[in-house]
Amino acid sequence: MHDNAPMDNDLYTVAQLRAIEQSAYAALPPGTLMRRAGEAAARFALELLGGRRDRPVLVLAGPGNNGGDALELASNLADAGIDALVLHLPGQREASDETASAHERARDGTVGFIDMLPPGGDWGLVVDGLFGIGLTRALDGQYRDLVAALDALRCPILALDVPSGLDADTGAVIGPDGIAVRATHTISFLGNKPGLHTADGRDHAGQVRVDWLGVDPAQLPSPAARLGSAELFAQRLRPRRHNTHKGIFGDVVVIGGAHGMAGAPVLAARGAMYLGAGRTFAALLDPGPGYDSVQPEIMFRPADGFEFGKRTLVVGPGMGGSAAAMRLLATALDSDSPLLLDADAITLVGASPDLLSRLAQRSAPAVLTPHPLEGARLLGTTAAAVQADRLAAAREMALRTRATVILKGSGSVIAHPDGSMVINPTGNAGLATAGSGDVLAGMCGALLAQGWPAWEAALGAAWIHGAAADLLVAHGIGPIGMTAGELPAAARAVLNMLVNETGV
Ligand SMILES: NC(=O)C1=CN([C@@H]2O[C@H](COP(=O)(O)OP(=O)(O)OC[C@H]3O[C@@H](n4cnc5c(N)ncnc54)[C@H](OP(=O)(O)O)[C@@H]3O)[C@@H](O)[C@H]2O)[C@@H](O)CC1
Ligand SMILES: Nc1ncnc2c1ncn2[C@@H]1O[C@H](COP(=O)(O)OP(=O)(O)O)[C@@H](O)[C@H]1O
Ligand SMILES: [K+]
Repeated sequence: MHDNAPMDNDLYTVAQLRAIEQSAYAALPPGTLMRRAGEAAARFALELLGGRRDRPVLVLAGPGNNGGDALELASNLADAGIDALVLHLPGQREASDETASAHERARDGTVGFIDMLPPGGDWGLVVDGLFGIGLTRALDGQYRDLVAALDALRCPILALDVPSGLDADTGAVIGPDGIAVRATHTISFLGNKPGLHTADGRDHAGQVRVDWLGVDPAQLPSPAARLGSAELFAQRLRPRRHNTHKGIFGDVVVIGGAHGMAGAPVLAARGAMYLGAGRTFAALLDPGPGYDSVQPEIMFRPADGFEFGKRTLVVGPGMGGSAAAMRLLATALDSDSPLLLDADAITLVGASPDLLSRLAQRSAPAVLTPHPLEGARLLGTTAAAVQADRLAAAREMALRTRATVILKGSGSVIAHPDGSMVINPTGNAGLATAGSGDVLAGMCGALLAQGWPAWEAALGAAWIHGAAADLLVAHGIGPIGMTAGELPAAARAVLNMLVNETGV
């Protein structure tokens, strides 16, 4: 059993990792780091092999030091009695001294070398040591063919440091039409990396383990981002006292529901109720349902003329872009209420410098929950550009709006206007269904209404929303066919579990 150390949640950019590597390298005898990488990776490989040690292990070794790690691992596996077969693809450049020594060690030992991927190989494990953080361009030629061939295999694939072809900073597959290894497991050296946890990262990295190769934690820089965890908002998880009443837990008003879109505010309102808001209103722009027969506790009102007071406002679900929507949004922005902007409200802010400056000048808490296209509208760019570097995009949105931003999608990025960033690790593709974002907006609204600061409300809502989806999957409800309406009750279960386990 491998326990995650807290510092495993710290995420470093490639530039930072290079600096960590250099100072560790200078302080140690030559080859030490690569040897340690090869040992740690071999230990992990043996764990993954479990009882299948009689099957051969295929080790792919590339031209750089990532290939050196792979060669070290192969020697270690061979020493442990495993049939380790290396497919080595050296480049034009001369290998580093460490990689050359690793090659020599493998050649001198009982490691087998092969020239091509044998068809129909029955591997116990495949190890990807083609490229690590030194990859600078899209995989092509023999590398691309090899990575494409791996997709047909049905055995575990262990990536060394980073799945080859994946950008360790952004989680994007490198190159237009690029290709990257789809590993089941990744062992990340000298620290964890943002790209393993967002965009394409989760699909390509699989389960991530961090090995620090014995570096001194005191020498580490402050991380560029962190991986989310319940500890980051544990302080707000308070058991409820007996002597309370609904007025203490805040009111949430969901403002949205243009003609034909009443479902979105209803889902948001349910999300708010199930995360503990004292009272929940759906303030609809156009005439809609008088009540929700599933959740009759939600109070429906016409948005026009509704007194928002200091209630927490969740603006945007199904709101449309009408003049009335803009008016309501402007009123909400100018209020002292805690505010969550979602969907059409974000699009409207993106289209209006006036609304953007009203948002940036607020002093009450504000959270934005854009999906990549809404985020692109806010930044005046394309969804593809946002997805190409989700951390940079989220940081820029938070800077421009002076609000906390949750850039949604696989590995949601939560950005604070002060530059802090967290990647949310929970959730699954079951959430890729209409309305799940509305539920998230309502959930975050409920936490704001209960007095959580914007940053913790965003961290908590994203984490609980994803954990709710994970809980549903654990019970066979999805990922295929999961519906947004199933999330609120699961989120409630997660929140109560957290309060019981970690609440102070
Ligand atoms: N140094 C240390 O102490 C430690 C390092 N460690 C390990 O080293 C890894 C980083 O090693 P690295 O810097 O050698 O880079 P790596 O990822 O192996 O690839 C670079 C090579 O690929 C080539 N190349 C690039 N793109 C290409 C493409 N598309 N198609 C083809 N070729 C391409 C590029 O050559 P180029 O053609 O660009 O001149 C170069 O030859 C790191 O991830 C970790 O695993 C650990 O052992 C800890 C200690
Ligand atoms: N593949 C995925 N993995 C994890 N979370 C996802 C995935 N796809 C979507 N989500 C989450 O589901 C929600 C979808 O929100 P959004 O795109 O606004 O949908 P909608 O507008 O239909 O409600 C977000 O919280 C997002 O982070
Ligand atoms: K690799």
